[in-house]
Amino acid sequence: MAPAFMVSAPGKVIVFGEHAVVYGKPAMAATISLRSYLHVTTLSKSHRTVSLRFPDIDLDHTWDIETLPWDVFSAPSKKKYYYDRVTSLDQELVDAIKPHLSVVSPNASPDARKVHHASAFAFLYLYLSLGSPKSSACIYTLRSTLPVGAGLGSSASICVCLSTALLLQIRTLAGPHADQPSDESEVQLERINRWAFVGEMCIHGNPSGVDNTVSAGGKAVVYKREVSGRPPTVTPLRAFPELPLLLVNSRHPRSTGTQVAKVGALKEAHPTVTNQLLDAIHEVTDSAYKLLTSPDYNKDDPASLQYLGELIQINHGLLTSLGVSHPRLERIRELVDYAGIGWTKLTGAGGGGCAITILKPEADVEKVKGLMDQLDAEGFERFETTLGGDGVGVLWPAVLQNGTDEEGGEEIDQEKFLNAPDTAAIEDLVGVGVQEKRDGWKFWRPT
Ligand SMILES: Nc1ncnc2c1ncn2[C@@H]1O[C@H](COP(=O)(O)OP(=O)(O)O)[C@@H](O)[C@H]1O
Ligand SMILES: C[C@@](O)(CCOP(=O)(O)O)CC(=O)O
Repeated sequence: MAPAFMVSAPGKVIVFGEHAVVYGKPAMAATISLRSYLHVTTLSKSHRTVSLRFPDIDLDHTWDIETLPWDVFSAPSKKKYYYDRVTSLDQELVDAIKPHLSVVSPNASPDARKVHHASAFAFLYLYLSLGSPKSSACIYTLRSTLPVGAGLGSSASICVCLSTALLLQIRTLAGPHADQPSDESEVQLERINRWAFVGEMCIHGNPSGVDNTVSAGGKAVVYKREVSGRPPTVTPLRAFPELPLLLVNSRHPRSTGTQVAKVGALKEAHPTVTNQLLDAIHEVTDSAYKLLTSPDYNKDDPASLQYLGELIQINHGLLTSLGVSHPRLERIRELVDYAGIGWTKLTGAGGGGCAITILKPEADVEKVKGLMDQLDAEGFERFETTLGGDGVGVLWPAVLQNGTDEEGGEEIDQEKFLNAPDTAAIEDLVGVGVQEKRDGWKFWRPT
C-alpha cells in the first residue's frame, strides 16, 4: 500500500500590468507563499471508495469507485492519456459526471453547493481521466492558507495539487529530486500544468491559464493575451527574486467584470489619454521584465529593489488614473507611504480586493509593527508572505522533521492535518518554506 503523501501549490498575485493585459499588453504574475496543501491517504484493499475532505468549504463526500462512469471516460473515442493536452471539456464526459455531482451536499445552501460542485467537478473530471476502476481507495484531504475567491488563485492552486497527486499515483511523474535535470523538470511541470488547466476549466469555464502556470512552475510568469480567442502566451520568468511581501485585503468586495467595463468606458470617452495610460503600464511591465532578465541583475542590490519598488508605485498611480482604485485601497497605500517602509500597488481588478507592498529590507522594525497594528485596527486583513517562491511541491511520504522527538520524523496523518486549528497551525505542521531547514518537501526547479 502506498504511503500517505502530500502535495502543495501556491497562490499568485499580479505584480504588473493588470487591465493593460485586457488590451493585449503583457502582464506579470508571481507566486505568493500562501498555499494549498493536499494530503492523500491510500486505504487498504478491502475499501472501494474515494473521498474528498475539503473542510475550508465544508465539503465532505464519498463515492463508490465502481459506480463512477469509467466506461464513458475509457471509450476509445474519449480516452485521454496523462501526456495529452486537453483544451476543452468534453460535453459527454461532463454529462456523465453530472449525476455524481448531484449527490454532493444536497442539503447545503445554493451558494455553498455551487462552490462544492465546482471543486468536486474538477476532482472527478481529473480522477476519471487519469485513474481507472482499479484505482486504490483513497481519501483526499485539502486545506489552504489562501482565502477562497479573493483573486489570489485559490482554484488554480487546488487544481495543481489534484493534478500532481493523481499523476503521482499513476506513476507518470519523475521526481521531484534535487539533482533532476532542468529539461526533465520542465516536462513534469508541463504535464501537471496541462491537467491543472483542465481542473480550472471545470471551475471557471474559460480560464486564461495564467494562474495554474505560475502555481505549478513557481517564481513568476509574463503573459500576453492573443487576438481571436487564442489562449494567452505564458512565459516563465525564472529569475524572479524571492521578496518579502505584505499582502493586504481591503475586505471590500469587487467584481472583475465591473472594473474591466469601467476601463472600457473610460477608453471610449477619452481614447487618447486612456491609451497612453495603458501604454505607460506596458512600459512599466517591460521595464520590470528588462531588469529581471538582465545579465547584471542582482537581487541583493538595494538599487535593483528600489527600481522595482518604484515601478510598483508608478503602476499603482496609473491604475488609479484608470479609475480602478478604491478609498480602502488608497488608505492602505497611504498608511504604508506614511510609514515609509515600502512600495504599494493594488493587485488584480481593483475597486476593492487586495493591495501588495514590497517591504524595504532596511525598514525600521518599530515602524513595521506600528503599520501592522494600524492595519489591524482599521479592519484590514493582512498576510505577511513571500513573492516569487517555489511552485508545486511534494512530500513523499508524509513525514516531516518538525522538531518533535518522534524517531524518523513526524508522520502527518490526515486526522492530524485536519485537526490543525487554523492556518498558522497548518503552516507549523506542514508549511512549505516555514522552517528553513525543514527536510522533506521537494520541488521541480527548472533553471
Ligand atoms: N480551500 C479550498 N478548498 C476547496 N475548494 C477550493 C478551495 N479554494 C478554492 N476552491 C475552489 O475554487 C473556487 C474559487 O475560485 P475563484 O472564485 O476563481 O477564486 P480564486 O480567485 O481564489 O481562484 C471555489 O469555488 C472552490 O470551488
Ligand atoms: C483586470 C484583469 O487584468 C485582472 C483581473 O484579476 P483578478 O480577477 O482580480 O484576479 C482582468 C483580466 O486580465 O482578465
